[in-house]
Amino acid sequence: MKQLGRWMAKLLMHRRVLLQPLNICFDRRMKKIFIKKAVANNICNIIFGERFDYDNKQIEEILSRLTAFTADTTTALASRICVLAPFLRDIPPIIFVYSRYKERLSMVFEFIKKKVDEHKETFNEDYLRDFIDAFLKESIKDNNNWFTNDQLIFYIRELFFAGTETVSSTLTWALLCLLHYPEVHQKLRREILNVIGYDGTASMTHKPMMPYTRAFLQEVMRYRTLAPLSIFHKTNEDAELNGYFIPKNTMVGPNIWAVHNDADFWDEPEKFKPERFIDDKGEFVQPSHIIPFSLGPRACLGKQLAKMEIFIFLVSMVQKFEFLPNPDDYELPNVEHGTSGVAFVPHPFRLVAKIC
Ligand code: HEM
Repeated sequence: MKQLGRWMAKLLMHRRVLLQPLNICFDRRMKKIFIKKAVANNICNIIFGERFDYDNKQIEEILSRLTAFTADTTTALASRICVLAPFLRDIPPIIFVYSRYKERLSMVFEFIKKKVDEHKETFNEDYLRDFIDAFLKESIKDNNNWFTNDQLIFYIRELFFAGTETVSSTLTWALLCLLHYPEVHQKLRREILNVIGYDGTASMTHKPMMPYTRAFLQEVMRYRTLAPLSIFHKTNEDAELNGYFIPKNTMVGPNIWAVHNDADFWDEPEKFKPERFIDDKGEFVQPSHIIPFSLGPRACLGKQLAKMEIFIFLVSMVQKFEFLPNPDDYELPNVEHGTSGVAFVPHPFRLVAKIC
């Protein structure tokens, strides 16, 4: 996490950002998506053992394609249809959307394959550098043909995709909420400065001392649920749930959005209220019906990493900056609506990051 702190400091000290409205979200050409690049670097460090400079064109292109994939409603709809009814994959216009999706991702696959080949050439089983090396070591003693090259490439793609868009979009929703609720912004900043001061480096040891920050982040993840319909699964045996019989091999999709907006659990679920997670003593509370990472054995693999990243990035940003609306915009960017693709992500917007 020290490394993460250093990347964050580099990001924050990027002076040019301070002089002009920051394009915090993505645009089609991905000009200045510092947050996404910083988050992607964390996962790249784990998988490839390296990070990429912010002006690296190749990683910029990969992130751009990734964004086009996750934020594109048509692609998301087509891929969900294909999951539910794979035979529709060959029917126009699904076939068109599906082939466009495959074409967009082919360059990402090429990049991953190249990295895997480079690792194979320099592999030393006594010195494991990253996830790829760890996988290669397992593949040597694998008698079941589980640790195959195809499997490795698939894992890397999943980790890279799941680990980048999710965290950066959550942070982007958080910044958007700060623009809409300046009083929340001030309260958050006061707590952060009280606990770590202006020059301290955010770390996970600070988290228990920051009930309001935790409440804020939890409310962001409830209010703007990132994976509203989670990932679809298939039952591998007959099951019964609340009196309903679900036969083996049924496709099931959990509705996380419904849990996060159930009026039986939440007071005014449509409103953004971090205070709902603070009790009478000012302590943070964690109700069981907040499940942004889903539940069960197939719940999000990156939950702990995601929670760490989101906390450290947000605290570091709010510690140093006040986030203000872009003065050239007539109205605040919309926090009610986003793009519902594979994930629910905010529309592109700009803001001003004012150094404090
Ligand atoms: C705010 C951040 C994140 C959210 C809200 C989130 C949410 C989710 C959800 C809802 C699922 C589906 C679980 C299910 O199938 O029941 C999932 C799966 C997964 N997530 Fe995340 N995720 C986040 C960050 C990450 C990160 C940083 C990583 C990578 C390091 C990651 C890796 C994965 C993987 C590999 C799966 C598939 C797990 C499996 O099928 O067994 N996620 N995530």
